[in-house]
Amino acid sequence: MSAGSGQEPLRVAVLGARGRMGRQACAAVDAAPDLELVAEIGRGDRLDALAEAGAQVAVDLTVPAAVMGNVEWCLSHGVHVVTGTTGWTADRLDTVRQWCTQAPALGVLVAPNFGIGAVLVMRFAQQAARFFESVEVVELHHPDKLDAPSGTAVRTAQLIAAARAEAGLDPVPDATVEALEGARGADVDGVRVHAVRLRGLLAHQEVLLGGPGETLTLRDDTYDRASFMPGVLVGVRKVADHPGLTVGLENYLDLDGAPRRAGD
Ligand SMILES: NC(=O)c1ccc[n+]([C@@H]2O[C@H](COP(=O)([O-])OP(=O)(O)OC[C@H]3O[C@@H](n4cnc5c(N)ncnc54)[C@H](O)[C@@H]3O)[C@@H](O)[C@H]2O)c1
Ligand SMILES: O=C(O)C1=N[C@H](C(=O)O)CCC1
Repeated sequence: MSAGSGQEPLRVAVLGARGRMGRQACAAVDAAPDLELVAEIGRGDRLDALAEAGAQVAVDLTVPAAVMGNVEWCLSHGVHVVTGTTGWTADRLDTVRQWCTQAPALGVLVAPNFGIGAVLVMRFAQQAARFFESVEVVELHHPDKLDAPSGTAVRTAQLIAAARAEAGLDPVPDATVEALEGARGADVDGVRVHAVRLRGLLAHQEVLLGGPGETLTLRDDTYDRASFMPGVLVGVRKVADHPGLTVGLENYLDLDGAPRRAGD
């Protein structure tokens, strides 16, 4: 199959191919004329199948317990990685950075969220953070989600905390003494993060900012995993142009570029 520009299609494997995200990612890659889906790897399948199929990029949508092993395998077999799997800590990211030094031509994209709405909420929260004394993050997800807080919420809180620190803000005021442990949520770099799990939801997030006499609420709602697929494809197409570890899809996007119509 040709990419339409005379180039060979990029050969893509999906890890976690039978999961909720993986199934949609396989369909999205399969439907893209410039990409070729060469391997669909599920739990228990041999990763060697990926090399045998000549995959150039692996999309990992598995589980926190599997993602590190998959990234290490890909980097040691010459395969770029795009992953939306959660469970990232500073230590895990440092380990991947270290592996990347052994494979300097390869790129790894860790994308806490592939949805443009969520990426923009993170950006807007970063921009707003220095103007408000108080801030909290509430994430709301389907109850089959394995982890809490969500990777997106952790990243959002970290970005807010960094923006507050850069602006020299005091800690978020909070005189509360918890009567029940957990009532005030988790503390991510000084920002409270609350996780709701509710049947009927898919993936949602609110950033609540408050100052004297006013609040600002930033909210993103994902109703269908289709919303993640354009971001997955951006990652797949651009990862080879970004050697080393990149955290956040925003680094592959021109969020500050000239206005364009949606879909252009
Ligand atoms: N970044 C984003 O935009 C985004 C969006 C949705 C979900 N996620 C994250 O992506 C991950 C997957 O989400 P999901 O809802 O599809 O979960 P899921 O449980 O439906 O799918 C995970 C799949 O991975 C498989 N798996 C486990 N270990 C494996 C291994 N070693 N090799 C290959 N496959 C393996 C499981 O059998 C399962 O089929 C989660 O961490 C989730 O939080 C990220
Ligand atoms: O459904 C999930 O699981 C999601 N996980 C990501 C996260 O933890 O931030 C992105 C949203 C959906």
